[in-house]
Amino acid sequence: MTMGDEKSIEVVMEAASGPHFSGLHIDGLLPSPSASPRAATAASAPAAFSYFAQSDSEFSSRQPFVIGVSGGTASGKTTVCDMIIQQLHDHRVVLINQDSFYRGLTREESERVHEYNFDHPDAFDTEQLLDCIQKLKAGQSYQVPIYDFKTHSRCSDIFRQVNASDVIILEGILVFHDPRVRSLMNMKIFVDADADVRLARRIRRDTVERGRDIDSILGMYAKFVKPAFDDFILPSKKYADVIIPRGGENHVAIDLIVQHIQTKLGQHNLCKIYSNVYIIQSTFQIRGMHTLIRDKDISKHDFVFYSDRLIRLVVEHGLGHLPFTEKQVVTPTGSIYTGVDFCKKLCGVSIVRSGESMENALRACCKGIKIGKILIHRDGDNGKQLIYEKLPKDICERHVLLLDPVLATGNSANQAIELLIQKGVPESYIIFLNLVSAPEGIHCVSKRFPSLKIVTSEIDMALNEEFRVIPGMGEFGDRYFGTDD
Ligand SMILES: Nc1ncnc2c1ncn2[C@@H]1O[C@H](COP(=O)(O)OP(=O)(O)O)[C@@H](O)[C@H]1O
Ligand SMILES: Nc1ccn([C@@H]2O[C@H](COP(=O)(O)O)[C@@H](O)[C@H]2O)c(=O)n1
Ligand SMILES: [Mg+2]
Repeated sequence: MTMGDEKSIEVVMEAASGPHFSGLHIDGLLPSPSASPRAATAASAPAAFSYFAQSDSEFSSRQPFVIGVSGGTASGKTTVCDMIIQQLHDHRVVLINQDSFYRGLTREESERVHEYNFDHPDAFDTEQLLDCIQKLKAGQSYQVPIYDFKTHSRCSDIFRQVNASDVIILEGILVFHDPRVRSLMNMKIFVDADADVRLARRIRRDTVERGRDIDSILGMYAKFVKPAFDDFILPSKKYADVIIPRGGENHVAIDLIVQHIQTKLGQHNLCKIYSNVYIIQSTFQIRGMHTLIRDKDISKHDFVFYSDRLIRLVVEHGLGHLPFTEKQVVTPTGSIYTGVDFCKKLCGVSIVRSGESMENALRACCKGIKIGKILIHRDGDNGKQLIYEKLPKDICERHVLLLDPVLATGNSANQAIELLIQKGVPESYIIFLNLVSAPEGIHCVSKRFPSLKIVTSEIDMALNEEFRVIPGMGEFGDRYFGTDD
């Protein structure tokens, strides 16, 4: 078979696989038969925008973000990883290939290499792979072995020095097989391609890059590669959070993944600097709602609807930072359930006017909560500010949820916080809730009030020369209350 023939076969196969898949698996309209419910499907109707289940609920913003990329041989794992890394060009990202951890062969194994199963989990030194990822996660560098597919051996004296990074991508056919390796991952991606497409690609790649002939490739494929795919790789697909059909061709999926990682990285640095800044866990669901409310052409009704949904999430997250006491109750089965009791001494304070958009969500979560108001008004051009306030008399005894959907420069937030502290509220009793925060605002508030907590749903890029948040979402209060016409 000539290269030209292979290409035409491959093109036909790729084309044939097209209609069966329609992009990143997201919304369950086209469920993948072999995927678990966790790995949902992004079909062509983005209006039904539900999201893939996250595996990074345990993700701490202070640790590297670890992404596992698995899939059958020649599915496009390496290609997808290269594209992700290219698009993340200004971030610290490292790629670790499971291939680097292939065990070296003994003399006997080398002599009978055609009988050796490179697709079985035992072919890898998984202990060493674990050690590598654990060290990188702990911020240490690692000497990764270099594997030569032509000689089936590790280079004995050369290593690849990999330094600690913000994102670690671990790629390989069996990276989802061992639960210990899986547990180190914050996100798992499965690259999907039809078996015949993969075989065609493998023939081409292994003849060109790995020094093989077609007979040996086909023999190895039938004896080891295909059975191992069925026994080990396909069953591990259920652990994936995201399934990418068509691999590197699937630009939509790769863009979404890159955006997701960028969000994580943005959060990462500020959370490293200020331990009291909390960003609610980013999911494609949350990004989808942000995409809607940031769109200048969204209808007012939709803007309010999706803002309310996001606000509710921020409020719930903020409430999770309140102190609690242990409480036991008797259940209808007569058993004791040991739980917690909510903090009762609470108060909401909205920074007028846009903060008032967050009051309903707070009332919905905390029955009968008192809500005070602070208005900060610029008095002419001389930099003076007038502050009006209406706060409960006993505010000094309450934990305060300070409400403002957008944190820009942090100047008015600081004035409001200063006022609360003057009224006797301890700084550590204040939780400041935002939908969108600018890094400048976070620096300004967190530096001055290090014990106060900030809970936000996204941190944006920066402020522009007019001190507006970029990309931002415009005048939130005007858009929410319909006074932007
Ligand atoms: N979407 C694609 N279309 C055509 N060829 C591809 C595509 N993705 C990958 N390839 C080629 O197929 C071969 C296998 O891809 P690779 O990314 O190395 O797969 P894996 O790492 O999963 O084994 C490579 O030669 C690559 O250039
Ligand atoms: N000496 C070796 C070691 C492994 N293989 C094959 O590589 C495949 C995994 O790499 P991918 O990039 O294709 O994921 C695996 O299927 C092994 O059969 C090899 O050919 N020689
Ligand atoms: Mg590869």
